[in-house]
Amino acid sequence: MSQQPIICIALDYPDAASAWPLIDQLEPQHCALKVGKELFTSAGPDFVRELVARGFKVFLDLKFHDIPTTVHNAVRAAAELGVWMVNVHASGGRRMLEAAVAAVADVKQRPYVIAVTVLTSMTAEDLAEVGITAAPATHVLELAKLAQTAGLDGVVCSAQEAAAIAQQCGAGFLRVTPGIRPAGAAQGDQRRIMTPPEAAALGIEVLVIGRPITQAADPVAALLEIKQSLMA
Ligand SMILES: O=C(O)c1cc(=O)[nH]c(=O)n1[C@@H]1O[C@H](COP(=O)(O)O)[C@@H](O)[C@H]1O
Repeated sequence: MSQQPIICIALDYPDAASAWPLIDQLEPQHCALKVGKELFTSAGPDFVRELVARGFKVFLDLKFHDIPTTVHNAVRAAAELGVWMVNVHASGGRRMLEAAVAAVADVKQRPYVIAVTVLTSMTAEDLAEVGITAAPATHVLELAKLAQTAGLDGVVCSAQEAAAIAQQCGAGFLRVTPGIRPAGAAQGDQRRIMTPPEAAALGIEVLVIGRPITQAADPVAALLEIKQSLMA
């Protein structure tokens, strides 16, 4: 991974037709693309294959969370699309995580398999309501440790936990951080957020950014402005 973080644009569009106008203006060397539940459900695997064929690094964000066998087979199907990265929920537990890793062991182009820790939309109060009384940062570290010892390549976390994860898990364990908001951008449903320059200063490997780019009047200009802010 490079010094500058990879910007991964979250293509949270309702369908392929809505996503292509932006994709057609992007170059694979400038950003990665994330296909999540909404777009995958409407556009399907052929859309993902097309992005891969065009040379884009594709993060297939379907956040699998199920029994180990089901997750194993789903991760395998994702890997066969040629994607760069897939994710599962760390809270699915060790056996599920190990099954996810085993699924890509003999795949020709092995994708990174990463685990979602605590969603960036969640606060301490949200966690308490689902029975987790630890602070988000503490729980993120517990789940990162579980993911690392189960053999995963990294975690999805908020940038606020990135430094502690590097300290605990060491260099080489990927930190993929959504909840990135340029100064002044609408927070929306995100709660644990950070600006792009602050996140880059922490050496985070991948910044996932959706609405601040996709809902801008000029998405490409918004992407360039964010990239520019990382150079300063
Ligand atoms: O796994 C993810 O990508 C993810 C994990 C998480 O904790 N928080 C989170 O926001 N995401 C995804 O990252 C993207 C963030 O988009 P914006 O909030 O529009 O920048 C969305 O597509 C989310 O589904």
